Amino acid sequence: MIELEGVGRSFTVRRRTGRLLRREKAVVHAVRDLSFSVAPGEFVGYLGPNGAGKSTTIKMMTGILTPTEGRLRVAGLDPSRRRTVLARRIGVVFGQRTTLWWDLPLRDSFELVRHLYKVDRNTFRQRLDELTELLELTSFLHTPVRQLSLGQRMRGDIAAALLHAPPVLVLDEPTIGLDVVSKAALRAFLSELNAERGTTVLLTTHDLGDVERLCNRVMVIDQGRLSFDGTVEDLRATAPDESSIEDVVARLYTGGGTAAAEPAQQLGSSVAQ
Ligand SMILES: Nc1ncnc2c1ncn2[C@@H]1O[C@H](COP(=O)(O)OP(=O)(O)OP(=O)(O)O)[C@@H](O)[C@H]1O
Repeated sequence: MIELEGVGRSFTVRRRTGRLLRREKAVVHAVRDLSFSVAPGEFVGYLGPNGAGKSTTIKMMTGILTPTEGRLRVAGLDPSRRRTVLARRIGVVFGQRTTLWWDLPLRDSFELVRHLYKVDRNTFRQRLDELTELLELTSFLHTPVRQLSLGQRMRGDIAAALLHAPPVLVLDEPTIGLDVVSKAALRAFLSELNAERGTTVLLTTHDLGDVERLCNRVMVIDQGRLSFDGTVEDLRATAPDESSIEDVVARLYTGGGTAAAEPAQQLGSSVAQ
């Protein structure tokens, strides 16, 4: 369902030199030589410290960014070349940002999503009824998005991402800022979606409770490279003397997830501007 072969993404940045007002070009390798595949129906946690390359990977998977190296396929498509077609096969939720229309009632945002994805009216009504019930949207369906609480808005965003019934769902920190009750409800929904519908889910999170409760596979990225790929049990086995999963994961993180910038002239020509 998701396949990466030697995928890399670098950015050219300008950084200060020691000399006043002088800046030189440098290259940040946000993601390096990343290879993995995710099979249909897997629920994968994609972890890493701040700046490790998680969002960059997701942006490449959804076609927002083009890889500077390697080959990537999602639902059989090259995301950067077939972004519009891919949009019909993938649902994406960024926890820190909404894709809903800020001034419109939630229900109207869903109607726009229906038009964008060309979902026929009957199928839409049926899916919306189902999502409204499962995500408990009824009480705020007619409220403008800007007036929703974070938890309500997140449920709205997830419903919007699923209205076209995509086989793949990519979630970037979906539980960020949610209270324990909202978090539990969202986890229950995602778990059911994966188990009942077989939706493939890739989730980035800093909340290891999400991983323990939801994921049958965990990948850890650090400084742009994959440093772990296995089950939650395999993950625990990397540090059997640690009692909490937070401590196990902290051991895996090298303490500086962000790739250091290198001077541009030392590098090859395959660098994005
Ligand atoms: N557009 C950009 N231009 C320059 N550097 C970038 C750009 N986007 C990301 N980076 C750099 O790439 C690296 C990886 O960033 P990314 O956002 O993918 O990390 P992340 O794992 O999602 O971090 P976080 O957990 O903090 O959200 C960082 O060093 C970041 O500064």
